[in-house]
Amino acid sequence: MEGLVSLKTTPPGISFHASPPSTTTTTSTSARRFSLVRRSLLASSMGTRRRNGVSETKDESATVSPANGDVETALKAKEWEVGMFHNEVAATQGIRIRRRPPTGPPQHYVGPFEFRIQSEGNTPRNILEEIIWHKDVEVAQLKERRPLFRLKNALDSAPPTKDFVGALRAAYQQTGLPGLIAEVKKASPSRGILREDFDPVEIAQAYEKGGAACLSVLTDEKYFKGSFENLEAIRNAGVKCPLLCKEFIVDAWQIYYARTKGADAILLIAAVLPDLDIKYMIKICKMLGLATLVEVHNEREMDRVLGIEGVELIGINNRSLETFEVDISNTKKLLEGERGQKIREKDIIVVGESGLFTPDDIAYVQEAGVKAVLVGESIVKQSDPGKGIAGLFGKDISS
Ligand SMILES: O=C(O)c1ccccc1NCC(=O)[C@H](O)[C@H](O)COP(=O)(O)O
Repeated sequence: MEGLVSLKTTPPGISFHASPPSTTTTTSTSARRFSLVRRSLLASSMGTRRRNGVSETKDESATVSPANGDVETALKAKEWEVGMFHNEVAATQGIRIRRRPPTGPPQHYVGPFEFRIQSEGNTPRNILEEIIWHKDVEVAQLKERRPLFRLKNALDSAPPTKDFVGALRAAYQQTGLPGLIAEVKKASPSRGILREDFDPVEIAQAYEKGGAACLSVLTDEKYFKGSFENLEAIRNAGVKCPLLCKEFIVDAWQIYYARTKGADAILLIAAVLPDLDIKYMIKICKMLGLATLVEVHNEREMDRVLGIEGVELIGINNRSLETFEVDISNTKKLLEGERGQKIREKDIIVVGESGLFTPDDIAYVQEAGVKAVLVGESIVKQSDPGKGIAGLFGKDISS
């Protein structure tokens, strides 16, 4: 339902932005077009071009040149096209999260007036969608300031990546318990502030001492009060655990950026990213030596992800991002029957995520088939987060 929410005078100098023209293209045509545009855009971002049907890889610095206005304009036009078709393609895969508001942001400027008109097309349906819309704008601004070719030096001098998947496998083999990915998280939309005296490096070191196999570091500032500085500080403090950059990835640029800040793994959320994005992002990660944790919430997402080649780690999130309700039986449900069988055949490690507080919770998800767990709240809130790990597992897992 539409309604005029507010009307106020805009400061001088604000211009009127016309909405992009609506499209009458059919879904299958747009899906095809999306795929072509996407492929060429990702090829550009990876420094690959095709000549006579053969892929060639060239120096990234030569791919996007600031001096070449035509290339930049063409890239922007492609990005705009991709954005236009993204929601349609995603919907065909059951993805309800829209990449950006289909009818544009709620503000409309007419002369000196700013209208705020709320409608289904410009109001996020849930917190995840709100985060994604915000992230889309944030990343566009970051990219504008530091385009890919400018990340090249930082990429070249980044320390070698650590083996995230290997660390989880080793922990499982050594302890007979799920390998722990301990989360460095100050706050979350569902729980608010989790810890006031938040020192990311101290927490990371305590986790490592307490037996964590890997760490997950929230980098989103607005909703989780995290940062890339935290990730970098933990990496530079000599923490040996491999690091997951816990970010809402919507653009390949973020993967390169995460790598420059010391990430060893990134998160890809199937509720947000269509299959083709996941597929190409996994390829980019492999090229950069990063692991990918592909997160699912339901059977449909699990089936999509099981159809994607190269997936090594699947996270089952027990938290509904629409209602925030946590139900650890979600992990069991998604690992039953043929799905569990397929996972075992492919030797994929499943990570149980969210809502794990007690040794019984750990035993329950392990029984369901997980070989790793991602835990934040229950350990970060303890005065000694390292000792919190012993409480979570019911025993000291640090040796
Ligand atoms: O936790 C939230 O409120 C949330 C909201 C929107 C998107 C993601 C969200 N959480 C991220 C996570 O999945 C958790 O940080 C992670 O699984 C650890 O969960 P927990 O052990 O329950 O802190």
